[in-house]
Parts: sequence; structure tokens; C-alpha cells
Amino acid sequence: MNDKRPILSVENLTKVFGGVVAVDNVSFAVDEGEIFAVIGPNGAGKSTLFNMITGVLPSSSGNVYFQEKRLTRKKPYQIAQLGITRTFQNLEVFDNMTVIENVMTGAHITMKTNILTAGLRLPNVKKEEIRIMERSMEALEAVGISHLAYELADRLPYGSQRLLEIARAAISNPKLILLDEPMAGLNSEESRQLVEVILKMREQGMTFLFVEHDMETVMSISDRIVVIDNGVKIGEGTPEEIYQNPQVVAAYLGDEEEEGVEAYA
Ligand SMILES: Nc1ncnc2c1ncn2[C@@H]1O[C@H](COP(=O)(O)OP(=O)(O)OP(=O)(O)O)[C@@H](O)[C@H]1O
Repeated sequence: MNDKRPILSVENLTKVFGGVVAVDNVSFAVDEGEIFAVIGPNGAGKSTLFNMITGVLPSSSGNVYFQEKRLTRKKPYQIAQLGITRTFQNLEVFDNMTVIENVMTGAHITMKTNILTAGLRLPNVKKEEIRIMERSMEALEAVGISHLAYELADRLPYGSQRLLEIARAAISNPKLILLDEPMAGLNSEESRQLVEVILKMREQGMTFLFVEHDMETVMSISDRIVVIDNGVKIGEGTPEEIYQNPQVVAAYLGDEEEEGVEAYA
């Protein structure tokens, strides 16, 4: 039962901006195959934490380990090559490209060919392109939007563009996907579709770390949750444990009962 091992370990991670301690000595570990949520109010430090894990921001102190490799001071592309991809809070699709072309851009980190050989259009480049196109189509099938493959990306409804981002994140065969507020802006049908996709991908072995304000989703799909307030970790556990954690209840969940999930947003 307990043969899980951490795929990601965050150890005493700290980020100071001038006088502001945005992330203060935060530690937690995500097991392989988990759906792991990071929650907390606006300004709690969640995006800063994601940016340090993915190498977008250097940490002030502390370390991140991915499959026991230290990520500290690695560049974002090196971290991506190790098997971590992410989506962003705001949609980041290329409007003037088709859906499948968008997904194909996610494959570049694993491409065997380089720009020189690609420029010369050597035969193995063509083969590689075909392989990537096939994989992109499979990724679109996995998120349920392969029928939209040849549409321009900006013609897609918002929810489908989010699914496109997940397909693009998955195309490089990552071991861990970080999702920054994946449910933001989705209607209930789109949210349901996205939840199904995440659960299906997890069944196939993917690990997810996600930041989310939508507590209904967090509580229903997360294996474990970390709660951050003012840069400090104030709770960690299963959804049931989080509901029963007095510090977390005092900080947010008490309000939620009266005001609804908006208390988190
Ligand atoms: N580049 C920066 N320079 C200075 N301060 C920053 C910078 N980025 C973030 N901060 C500060 O760090 C703190 C944490 O911000 P962060 O964006 O990580 O919070 P968050 O939990 O992601 O919030 P939200 O839910 O609104 O996205 C805030 O006080 C913010 O103002």
C-alpha cells in the first residue's frame, strides 16, 4: 500500500522580494501518481512557489528535488527536459496557429533533430515531424478535442483552449504537470470535462501539482493539499484533514461555509 515515493520534494523553499517574504521556508513532497493541490488566498505565494519549482525564478534559499535530482539553479528548459511541464494562469495559446500546430510546439524539448538539420529538411526531420504530428493527434484525442485539430486556436471556446494547453503540456511525455488555476474562467460543463481529463491522465500514471481557487474541484480531485498563507505553510493533508485542520478552518474554511467558495478567490 505504502510503496509511493516522492517525485518532487520542496525543501525549506524561500523567496524574498526586497522586504517581502513571498514564500517562507515551505516544505512538502508530492508522491508519484498524486493529484496534489496548493491553495491559499491571493498573494499567498502560490505563483512564486510554482515559478521557483519550474526555474522561472531563482529561490532565495532552500531546494527543490525532482526524482532526487536537485533543480536549484537549473534553467526552465533544463527542468522541462527532466520531465516537468506547466500551464499558466492566463491562456498561452498561439492564436494564429491551428490547434494541432499549437500542440506540436510542446514537443520541441524532446526533438532529436536540431535547428540546422531542420533547416536543411533532411529525411529524418520529415520522419520526426510526422511522428510529432501523430503524437499531437493522440494527445488531442486524450483530452477529447481531436475533432478540432485543424481549427485556428482562437476559434475554440475557452474551455477547449484550456484542454489544448493540457495536450501541449503532455506531448513531451512529462512525469509531472503543474497547472496554475486550470479551472479559472471555465463554465461548469468545461470544468467537468477538464476534471475527467486530469483523472484519466492520472490513471495512466501522470502526477499533477496544481494551484486552484475552486474549492469544489480541489476537495473532490486532490489526494493531498498544502495550504499557504502569507508565504507560510499552515496545513497539509487529505481533503478531510484540511477540512478538520483548526488553523486552516480559522483562516478560510469558516468563512467558506457562510460565503461560499468565493472566500478563496
Ligand atoms: N516580482 C515580484 N516582485 C515583488 N513582489 C512580488 C513579486 N512577485 C510576487 N510578489 C509578491 O509576493 C507575494 C506572493 O505573490 P504570488 O503572486 O506568489 O501570490 P499568489 O498566491 O500566487 O496570488 P494569486 O492567487 O493572486 O495568484 C505577494 O505579496 C506579491 O505582491
